[in-house]
This record gives sequence, C-alpha cells and structure tokens, in this order.
Amino acid sequence: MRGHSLDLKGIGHAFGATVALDEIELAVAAGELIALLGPSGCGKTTMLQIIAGFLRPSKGEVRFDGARVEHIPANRRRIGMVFQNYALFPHLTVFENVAYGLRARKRPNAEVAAKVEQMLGLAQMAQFARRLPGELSGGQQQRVALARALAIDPGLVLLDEPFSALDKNLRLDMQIEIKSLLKTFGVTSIIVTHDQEEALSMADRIVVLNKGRIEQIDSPDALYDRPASLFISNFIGHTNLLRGTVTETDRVLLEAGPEIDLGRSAQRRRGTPVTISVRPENIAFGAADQPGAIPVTIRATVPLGAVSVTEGLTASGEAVKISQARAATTTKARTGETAWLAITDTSRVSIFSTPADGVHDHQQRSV
Ligand SMILES: Nc1ncnc2c1ncn2[C@@H]1O[C@H](COP(=O)(O)OP(=O)(O)OP(=O)(O)O)[C@@H](O)[C@H]1O
Repeated sequence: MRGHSLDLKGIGHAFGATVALDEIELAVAAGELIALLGPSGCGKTTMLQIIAGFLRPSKGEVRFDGARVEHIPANRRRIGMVFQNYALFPHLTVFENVAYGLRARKRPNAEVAAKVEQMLGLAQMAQFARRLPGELSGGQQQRVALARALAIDPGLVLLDEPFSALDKNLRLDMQIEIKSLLKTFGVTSIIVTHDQEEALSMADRIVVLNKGRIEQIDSPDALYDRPASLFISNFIGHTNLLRGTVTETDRVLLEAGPEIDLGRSAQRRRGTPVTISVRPENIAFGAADQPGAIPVTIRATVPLGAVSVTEGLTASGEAVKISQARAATTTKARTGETAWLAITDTSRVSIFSTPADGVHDHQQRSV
C-alpha cells in the first residue's frame, strides 16, 4: 500500500501563553522521508503529536491524501510510531510485539503469522522471534520497533529521535538500514531529530524549525550550500562566521583584515554591516601577499579521521576553522604561529545582514 501524502495548512499551537507552533505550512509527498530538525523547544514534538493525532492543533488543518483528519483519533489514522526508547512490551516476545497492532485489529491468526514473519525477515530479526525485548541489543530492539510499526501497513511512519539511545558507531548503520527499509516500503515517513547529521543522512527533505516557525524546507544539499538564514548556515554543518562591511557592490571589508572580492553582488548598500559564512572546507592556507588572505594566529590542529581541522584566531577575535584532507602534503601549522587563510571558492560564501543583536546569538548550537 502506498504512503499518504500529508499537508499541514496554517497550523498553530499554543500551550497557554507559550506559542509552540506558528503558521506552519508543509506539503509532504507520498513516499517522502522528511526530517524535522531544530534546537530544543522549537516545536518538533508538538508538530509530531499533531500529525499523529495525540494533540489537536489550536489552528489550521491536517490533511492525509487531501482529506482533513483533525477529528480522527490517533488509533484510527493508519500511523506507525517508532520512539527513542523503543517502547516494546517487555513481557511479550519479539513475535508478539510485532503482531500486536494486527491482533488489536482482529486479523485472523494465519494472516498475523504471515505478516509478522515477513516483517521480521525484512528487519533481519527472524531468528529472534521467540526472544523477549530484554534479551536484545539496542539496535535489535529498534529493528523490532520498526517491524511493529510497519506491520499494520501504515500510511505514515513517525519516528521520534529513534537513534538517540544507540551508541554512535551503531547509529550510522541503523540510519542506513532503516532508511532503506522505509524506502523499500514506499511509506511516507517523518523523523524528528535534533541531530543535524542524522537529518542530513536520512531525509529527502529537511524542515528546519526555529522558535515554532519553519525557517527553511529544502534538500540536505541545498540547506548546506544555500542556507536561507544565518541561523541555518550555522545550524547545518560547521561554518565560519566573519563580520564585515560592504564597500563596493561586490566587495566586503572584513573586520579580520582584508577586503574580499565576492565575485558577485552583495545585494546590499555600501556601508551595510554583513556577516559572511564560509565552510571550513572552502578555506585553505595561503600566502601573506595573496589578495584577500586573512591573517590568523594558529590555536590548534585536530586530526579527525579523513580530515584535519585547524583553528586560527583573527585579529578581530573571530575563530576560523579550516578543514584539509589528511595527506602527506597537508600543511602543518603550529600553535602560536601566524598563518594566512584564503577563501578558495567565493561562489560558496553566503552573505547575511548582521543582525541587530549581533551574530553571537546565532553561533549557539543547541545540540
Ligand atoms: N504540555 C505542554 N505544556 C506547556 N508547554 C509545553 C508543553 N509541551 C511543550 N511545551 C512548550 O512548547 C514549546 C515546544 O515544545 P516541543 O516539545 O514541541 O519542542 P521540541 O522541539 O520537541 O523540543 P525537544 O527537542 O527538547 O524535545 C516549548 O517551549 C515547550 O516548553
């Protein structure tokens, strides 16, 4: 069975005086995998509960396949749920856990057995059918939870921080496995996470929420390469934020020292305070006489597997990270030395107006 399409139109929700969600507009296509991403308290759980039917929105419409569902209770919405703590029934075997939703729907025994076997096979858990949840690892429990969610042929699967109880090494494997299962099924899925790497690796599109509003909806690549706001540029991936002032149509004088040529219009008037965002992989070590080279004092270098990250401090007190592939030719910079950094590709630099409250607020990462 195909997944539902989902539409949220003008959704707003308040808990007393706290506005948890405001003016939410979202259209999810059947079979799409969407991540809801944002810092703590931005409204992710509230949105998930409204979609699931556990919470009735103060305002707006929820539509499955075009039909309004606000009046339909959670247990009649054909939704599969996967939670962070698995929420398996501890006294039931793996088989009975997966069978639970089918039995609740009074399906005949033969159908239940066939469906459970199919689900356990897909989740690679067939050999554990007789075990109790307590006799399984975290990853195995999460596979059972997913098999249980999929057994009822849901139109929509909602996953609430499904990997946060797993250790980091297992997480990537599980993300790939679960994404592949959801895609094989063709079910529409919404995953709530505060972990941007998880959102980037799992989702077709990511909805970034900030203070109850949608800040941007885009593919992982578009969010990374073309962030719509300073908040997004800093929240998705690592970036360097450098303050400056527009001097010519296409030039910015950085507080860190040099004037840089953007190669395109800054689209702001001369004298406008701006903050540019440059990813660490778009900065390289340069020479002192190179136009646009930024002088820094090296703080430290940390090897991170395939790349090595060096941080320098500009004269204006801004920290700049530079990421280099680790190889014999990698430039080694020692702590305390002066080095010059050059932006390698100005087309990948994002420009934002410096907010009145300064960039400091936007540098906080609440993950
Ligand atoms: N039952 C409630 N009563 C009052 N306020 C609530 C309630 N549930 C959530 N809120 C508030 O609504 C806002 C959004 O909360 P929500 O749980 O949706 O955020 P979240 O993005 O899921 O956060 P987290 O990542 O910490 O789980 C927060 O300000 C929160 O304090």
